[in-house]
Amino acid sequence: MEDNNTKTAISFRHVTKTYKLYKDDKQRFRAIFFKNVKCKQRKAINDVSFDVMPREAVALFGRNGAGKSTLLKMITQVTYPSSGEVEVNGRVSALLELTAGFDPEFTGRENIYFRGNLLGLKEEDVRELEPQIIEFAELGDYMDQPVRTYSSGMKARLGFAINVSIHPEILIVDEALSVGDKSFRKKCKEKIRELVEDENVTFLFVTHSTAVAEEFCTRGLVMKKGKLIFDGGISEAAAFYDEMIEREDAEKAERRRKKRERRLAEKRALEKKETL
Ligand SMILES: Nc1ncnc2c1ncn2[C@@H]1O[C@H](COP(=O)(O)OP(=O)(O)OP(=O)(O)O)[C@@H](O)[C@H]1O
Repeated sequence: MEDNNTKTAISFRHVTKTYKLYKDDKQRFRAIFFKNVKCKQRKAINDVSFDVMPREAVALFGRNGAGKSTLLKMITQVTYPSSGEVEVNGRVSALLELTAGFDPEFTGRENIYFRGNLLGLKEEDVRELEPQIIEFAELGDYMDQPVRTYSSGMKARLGFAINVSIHPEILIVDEALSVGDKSFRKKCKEKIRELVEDENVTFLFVTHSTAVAEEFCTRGLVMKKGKLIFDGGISEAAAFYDEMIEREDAEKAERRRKKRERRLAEKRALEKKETL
């Protein structure tokens, strides 16, 4: 039998995820019935392997489109690899799409039970957690109103309160997510810190801010165009990512400058030709 101390929380083995890009909806529809419909392929994740051990706090860096969300979606089993293996051991709580998965006709309180059930908790466990979820969400009388009457910020608060209160074993947070107003965001940050520091939580944090990642994490992964290009200590990963962004931005600015110069030279040449 496998020793629990050496069992990984998350393990990716040569994982590739390929998306098919069809020319239009017609082609996409045809592909349901016919195998040989032509399409382009995009590797959102390209042969990625890594292990995260229980209680590790890992930051995931990468520019837009690098493959971070696709990687997280495979951990939460929203999507599956085209090849390779993903193994996840433990109850996952993902602070990603907080407003999804509520029944709009149920009240906030009823939705606590609804989501608790979806997350595999027993009714008595949810009953025990209910007061702290209600206290955290700060929804007042709205807790007994149907969720369809909530603003999106209120739904996100309820989602956050439920997901951090269920004693997750693997906590996944996308920093891009901003919940509620400034003071509520501060409270969320403190709650995440409390979970990461005091409980037996494995933490995976997606962020563009290396400074925030260094506050919470001990290890960093850097993704680029679907590939894992760096895996190491958080300070090294943060420095690697910041340098990469700086270099790429400088290269982009240089390309833009050259293009502008070329256009200007062409314009001048044309003007000169016209005056001759
Ligand atoms: N359902 C899909 N169909 C086709 N292509 C997709 C799909 N989902 C993602 N992609 C493509 O896969 C690549 C990786 O996308 P992904 O959303 O994982 O990136 P990301 O790192 O999370 O970006 P961001 O920081 O912008 O959220 C992108 O090129 C994206 O266009």
